[in-house]
Amino acid sequence: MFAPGHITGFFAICKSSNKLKTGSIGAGITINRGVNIELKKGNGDVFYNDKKVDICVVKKVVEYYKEFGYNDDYDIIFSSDFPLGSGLGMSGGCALILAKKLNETLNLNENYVEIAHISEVECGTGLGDVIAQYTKGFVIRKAPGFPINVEKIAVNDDYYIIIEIFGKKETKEIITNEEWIKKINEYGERCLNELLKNPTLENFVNLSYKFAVNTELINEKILDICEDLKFTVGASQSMLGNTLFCISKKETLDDALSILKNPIVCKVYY
Ligand SMILES: Nc1ncnc2c1ncn2[C@@H]1O[C@H](COP(=O)(O)OP(=O)(O)O)[C@@H](O)[C@H]1O
Ligand SMILES: CC(C)(COP(=O)(O)O)[C@@H](O)C(=O)O
Repeated sequence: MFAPGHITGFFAICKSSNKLKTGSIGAGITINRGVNIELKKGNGDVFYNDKKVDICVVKKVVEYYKEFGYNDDYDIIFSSDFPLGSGLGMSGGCALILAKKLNETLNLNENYVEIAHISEVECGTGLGDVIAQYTKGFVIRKAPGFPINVEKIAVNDDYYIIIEIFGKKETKEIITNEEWIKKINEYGERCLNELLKNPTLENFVNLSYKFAVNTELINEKILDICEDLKFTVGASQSMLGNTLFCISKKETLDDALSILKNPIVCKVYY
């Protein structure tokens, strides 16, 4: 079972006393690399790329399924193309496929998307990834949480999404900090209104770049490389990580790859 990575280009944070209505508005793209899951009879240990880990959302999802009779008698094994904390939605992806896998394994029909979303919100590790990863594609989130209110924008298959990860960033530190929330919400709402007027990948990546610069979330190294990649459709920083993403057509792909040291080439995942 697979969950795609999710690149958030820009977002705004929407808090509610109802966790189902807490989330984010904004826009992002899911990609054809992400995270897979396997369950093996065991004692509830969690592994991510062969390392034993402690992931808040995984613990939360397990807690919810224990209420439905799960005995925590499986080891949970994730294998991913991306490290945790790189702003590519791996916490949300782990939550989504674990909840779905437990539904399947325990022959349950629980609303696994809601359970995964609430788990992310409770952990402070995500707000809109789960909904975007469930929807798939180029996804504009027009309202936070549930009921799901998104626009899924059709794009042709000519685009490549190039990723380079420069380090980690703890999502929780940003989305629980009032100063960051103020800047994120001011620019995130503006970008969403602009994208809805012209919902194209070109406009998306350029608005994402403006968001990253205006919120001061972008790091200097990624800023410099974005300038060097101006000959492509565009480049920006994936939120919330220290990860560059570039959207390129085939004719500029080789030149873009020559600028990057450890590029990961992806396609939009539907
Ligand atoms: N080695 C690790 N590196 C980064 N996060 C880790 C690691 N091990 C466990 N975690 C947990 O994984 C989650 C990462 O969430 P987040 O920062 O949103 O990542 P992502 O951007 O990949 O969704 C956090 O709960 C963090 O505590
Ligand atoms: C941007 C973020 C709040 C976090 O994304 P990540 O760092 O990938 O967990 C995401 O959940 C969103 O609402 O768009």
